[in-house]
Amino acid sequence: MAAKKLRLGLIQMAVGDDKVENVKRAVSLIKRAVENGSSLVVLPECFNSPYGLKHFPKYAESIPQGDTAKALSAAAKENKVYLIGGSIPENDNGQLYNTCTAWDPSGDLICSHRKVHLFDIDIPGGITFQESKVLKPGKSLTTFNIGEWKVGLGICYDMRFAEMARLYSKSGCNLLVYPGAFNMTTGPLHWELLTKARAIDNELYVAAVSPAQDKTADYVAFGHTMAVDPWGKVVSAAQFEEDIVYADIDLSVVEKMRQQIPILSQRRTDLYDTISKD
Ligand SMILES: O=C(O)CCC(=O)C(=O)O
Repeated sequence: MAAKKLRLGLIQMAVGDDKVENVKRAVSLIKRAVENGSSLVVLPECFNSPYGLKHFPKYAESIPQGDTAKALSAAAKENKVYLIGGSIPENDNGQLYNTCTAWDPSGDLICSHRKVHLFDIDIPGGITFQESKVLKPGKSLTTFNIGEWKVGLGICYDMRFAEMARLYSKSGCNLLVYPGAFNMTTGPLHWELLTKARAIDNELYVAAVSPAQDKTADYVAFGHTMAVDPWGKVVSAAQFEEDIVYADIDLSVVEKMRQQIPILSQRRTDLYDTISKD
């Protein structure tokens, strides 16, 4: 594919209790995504473990020494593909994080992003979740380049924070990727809307990648993996079941929209600004 174009392969994977099986499944789906032409493959949030506080300590691994990271490195290398490894619970000397890794086609780790905004919410009769009981938050924003593409990484709840996405667009990002596992309370209302909002706010592509829905799990992920273009149009999307969403994205769509509706250069920084303290 030309440098201005990428085919995303967004893997809406069915995640179960068996870590080894989860990783094996991820590796075989990565291969399938590449066979179908993907140049950047993305896994969902928490793909080697069920999503839940009680699971994180048990499934956590170190990065890049752990078995899951090694499998991702090998999969990127064997398939010669850029790979965003969704997220896994990371154990760094006893501190746990929710961490996304990015790998290049030689299997080298490009960067890792620790979820910056922990998912602490309380909706009585809906969902209560307190990631901060078990996890520590990351302390930095994370970007990497694929040719002319600059990718900004966030994990799930990070998607709710418009300032973070704005900082990414200010730093030159044209694609934001959020592995995420919204739930059956907030997912139907907010998942698609937030994906579109971040895209339109910043005039870039956004990919949001969920595990498949499993009604028998303690935490039921919403699914609906999708890629949205800078206009807020859904390029392609999944429903609830395991699937791979393919999205052909084109840098000229970003460039053209930014010329036609130049909000990024029309910001009144004399009145307001979004600044990084990274
Ligand atoms: O923001 C939400 O509604 C869901 C967030 C979430 O599930 C997460 O951060 O893992």
